[in-house]
Amino acid sequence: MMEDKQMAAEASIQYIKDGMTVGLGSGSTVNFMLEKLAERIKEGLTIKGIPSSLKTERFAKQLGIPLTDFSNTTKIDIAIDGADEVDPNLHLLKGGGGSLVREKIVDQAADRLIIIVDSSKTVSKLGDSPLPVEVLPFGFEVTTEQIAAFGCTPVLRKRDGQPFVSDNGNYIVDCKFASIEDPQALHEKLKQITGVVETGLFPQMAHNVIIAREGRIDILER
Ligand SMILES: O=C[C@H](O)[C@H](O)[C@H](O)COP(=O)(O)O
Repeated sequence: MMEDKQMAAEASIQYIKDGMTVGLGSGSTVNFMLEKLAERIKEGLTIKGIPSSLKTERFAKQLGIPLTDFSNTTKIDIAIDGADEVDPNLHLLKGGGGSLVREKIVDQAADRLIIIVDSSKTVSKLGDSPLPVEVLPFGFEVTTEQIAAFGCTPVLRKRDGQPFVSDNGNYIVDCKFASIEDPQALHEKLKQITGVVETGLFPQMAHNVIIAREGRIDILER
């Protein structure tokens, strides 16, 4: 629900303080956060953002949000990002927009990760949606077979009939598992495949999840 996404996004702004380096996630919920952040910056808030995708970088620049990158600092005070699924343990499934690798680098570099979602993203167990896995284009056919051997149906993501290419020049394979019992264990298994760059499983990373449900905010804490 669009209003709920916006509400969760705006509730995250209170965590951003003067002088912070802020990891900027990706997706439609994060875009609402960027719009609010730009307003605060016009009112005098001083921050620098590190974007987690080319799309976010473009939108942040358009909004006049000052940006920096890892060549200037490797310390991020807070990252604010969206998610496709959140379970009760605050494990996340991400990558619906194909930005999972850069998101994970930015989110892991942050002292605190805040996730913003509407209630449609909450699940009792991850895996309702296919798990996005970024793979090297070279030998993706082999990599996909190796992923399938872990018990899923992998589908190469396409756009306009061609393989979808991530910001890093890689492909995304969307992997439907019957259910994901142990996100950390599955992530570790998939990472052992040479052609796998990264998975969309973000276990034990979020410090807070802000959930908006029909105009009400819940904040989960790890
Ligand atoms: O790759 C995309 C990201 O993981 C997004 O954060 C996720 O897909 C959520 O996007 P949205 O806020 O548009 O639902």
